[in-house]
Amino acid sequence: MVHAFELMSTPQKDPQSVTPAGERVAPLIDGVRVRRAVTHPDERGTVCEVFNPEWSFHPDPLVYVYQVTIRPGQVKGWVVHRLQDDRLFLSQGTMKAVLFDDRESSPTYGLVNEVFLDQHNRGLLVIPAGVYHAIQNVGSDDLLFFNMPTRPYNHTDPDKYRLPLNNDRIPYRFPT
Ligand SMILES: Cc1cn([C@H]2C[C@H](O)[C@@H](COP(=O)(O)OP(=O)(O)O[C@H]3O[C@@H](C)C(=O)[C@@H](O)[C@H]3O)O2)c(=O)[nH]c1=O
Repeated sequence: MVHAFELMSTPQKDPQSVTPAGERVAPLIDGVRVRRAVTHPDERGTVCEVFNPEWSFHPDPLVYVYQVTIRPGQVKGWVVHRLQDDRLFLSQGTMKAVLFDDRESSPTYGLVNEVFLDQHNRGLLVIPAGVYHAIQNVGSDDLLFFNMPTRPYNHTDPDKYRLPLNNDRIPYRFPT
């Protein structure tokens, strides 16, 4: 994404981007949620909890898990589901998740979000059905994340619809 200040010749003052507690101030698409994970390091390695129903972070149970890798610089998407919510957990690498709210009944219809997660700031990201998403590896090593969708994958009839990265529906362009 090209930042506004990169296009201007007069200096622009930074607006607030995060609260003192570190929470982003930009509005999220309705139903999109991020839960920051805690990684416990010690001299042997680390431990990081991925998903716990006790967090009540999402009402639906854990029914299916798969892992995804993305090679440096590559983008997977745009994808949208009609039936399932995605619940992504970033494990390794640096992820840029771009989301577009395509639900006409949504209070945030048309809104675009960029959500960044990396192995130093892991998290759980909920992407509701009807929200387009494209995931880019903006790091230098393979990106690894887990998806725990609210429905198992239907191999004979996938709940997955795609648009090309450049299309006339989603007002976002990935830098080339
Ligand atoms: C999702 C999935 C795919 N597959 C198969 C189908 C296909 O032959 C191969 C690759 O699948 P796909 O092309 O759907 O995978 P891909 O396009 O890499 O899908 C990914 O896209 C990004 C944007 C995401 O959000 C991820 O959750 C994931 O769905 O793996 C399974 O066997 N089980 C599964 O659960």
